[in-house]
Parts: sequence; C-alpha cells; structure tokens
Amino acid sequence: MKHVLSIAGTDPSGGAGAAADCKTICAHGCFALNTITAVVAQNTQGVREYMDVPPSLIAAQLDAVFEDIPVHAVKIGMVSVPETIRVIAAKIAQYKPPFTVVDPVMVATGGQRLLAPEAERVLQEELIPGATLLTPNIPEAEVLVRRPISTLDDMETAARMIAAMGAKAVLIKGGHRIEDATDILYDGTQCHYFPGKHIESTGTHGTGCSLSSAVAANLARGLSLTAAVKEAKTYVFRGICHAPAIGKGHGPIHHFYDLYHTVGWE
Ligand SMILES: Nc1ncnc2c1ncn2[C@@H]1O[C@H](COP(=O)(O)OP(=O)(O)OP(=O)(O)O)[C@@H](O)[C@H]1O
Ligand SMILES: Cc1ncc(CO)c(N)n1
Repeated sequence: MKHVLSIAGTDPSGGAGAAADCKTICAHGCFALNTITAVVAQNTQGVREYMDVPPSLIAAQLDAVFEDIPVHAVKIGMVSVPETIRVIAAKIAQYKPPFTVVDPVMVATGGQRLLAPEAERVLQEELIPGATLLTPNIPEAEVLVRRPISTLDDMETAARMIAAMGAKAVLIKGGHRIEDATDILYDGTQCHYFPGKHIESTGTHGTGCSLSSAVAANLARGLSLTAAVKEAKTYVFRGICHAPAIGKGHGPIHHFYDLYHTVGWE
C-alpha cells in the first residue's frame, strides 16, 4: 500500500483541507498521513478564524512521520505564513519524498485569506522550486504571474511562466471559469488540456484540496503525470455531481470510498 502525506490546515466541517485530503487519499486505496499547519475554524459558509501551528511543532510532526514511515508522495496545502513555508521546504529538502504536489492555497471560497500577503513571495521562492507539480486555481495563478488570466491561451502562458519559477510541472485549474472547467497542465515540455463541463453547484468546497490529493495519490500509485491528473479531474468532477447536501453554504464533494479495493499490503 502507498503512503501519502497531507500537509495542510484543518476544516472541522470536513469539506476542505486535511479532512478532504485524507478522504481523497483513502478513496484512492492509499494510506493517509497528516501534518497540520493551522487549526482553522471554518464551515461550508466560510472561515471564522485560525491559528497557525508553531514552526517547531510542524517540524516535529514531519520528523515523526518521516522517521517512522516511508512516504511515497506529499501534498502541501495551506501554508499561511513565511515561517511555516520555510520549515516545510527544509523538511522536504531533507527527506526528499519522490513526489511533492503543492496546492498554493491563498484565499478560501468565501474570500478569506489563508496565506499572508508577505508569504506570497516566500511561497514562490522556497516552495515552488521543490514541487513535482504546482496546482494554482486562476486567481492564485494571477497572483503568481501578476497579470489577469481569462482565456485558455492566458492559462497556457501562465503555466509556462510559473514553471519558469522552478516547478517541474504546473496545472492551472479552471474551476473559476464560467464557460467550462478546462484545466491546463504544462509538464515542462508541452501543454495538455483536460476539458471539463462547468457544473452549476454549491457542492464545490474543497475541490482544489481533493484534486491535488488525488494527483499525489495517483503519482504514488505509479501513474504518469498526465494519467494522474486525468483520473484526479474525473474523481473531482464525479464528486461534484454526487455532492451531498451538507451545510448551509458551499458543501463538500462526495468521496468514493469503494473506488479502489486493496487486495494486499505490499
Ligand atoms: N463548478 C465546477 N464544475 C466542474 N468542475 C469544477 C467546478 N469547480 C471546480 N471544478 C474542478 O475542480 C478542480 C479544482 O478546481 P478549482 O479551480 O475549483 O480549485 P480551487 O479553487 O483551488 O478549489 P477550492 O474550492 O478548494 O479552493 C478542477 O479540476 C476544476 O476543473
Ligand atoms: C484548511 C483549508 N485549506 C484549503 C482551503 C481551500 O479550499 C480551505 N478552505 N481550508
């Protein structure tokens, strides 16, 4: 069985962050490991407040996992402040997991910031260069490239520009588009399109967390980057289609726990 580590903030309403990551990783037949970066009081209606976990405790969590259990892939989500980013980057450089998928979480669905403004540059300089794959949504990509993105051509250009910042590959997610939900992957050589219909739904809380965790799990399972992204997008699309009506705001997607059956623990 493959072990996938989520490094993320919490969501007590279970739709985003560490909870979404764990559900997704388990649904992909992998074993979910956790490191918490911030304790967030949020629900389907928005973020109320949060407290960052001290960097020494983040380091201790990561040491506890890496010294004990082989990690086949890592997914990094909410990193909040420069000190959090620096400690995670140092531990990734120390333990060198085979795959590191970075979701550069900046703003929650309700508009609340989850990344301090002064952390944007640190994320770009210290976390992007170690990433196997960076998965910004359109607003996050706009912050990174400092220009507006509206067309698919803009997305392609942005993906190439972000790859030039040091990520091996970049997936710009199209969930914020209105005409469709096409995602574009730049793999360091060429762009691949992952077309998708935009579904009008309130069950889209944590789609980004689930997508990046699904890609990390698929890479750990041995899929190629393009296959890992294709399967992950299908997983999230189906999750939105079958979203349970939970909460009064933007609810979670459905997770398919019967997708992969583990027949042995090798
Ligand atoms: N309404 C939608 N219809 C179809 N696909 C969607 C929709 N919303 C998001 N997706 C898909 O879900 C994945 C995540 O994309 P999105 O742009 O929503 O990420 P995000 O903004 O980081 O998510 P989060 O809500 O967790 O912050 C992508 O594959 C995207 O195409
Ligand atoms: C902890 C956390 N990470 C990411 C997001 C973005 O969906 C969120 N709302 N909360």
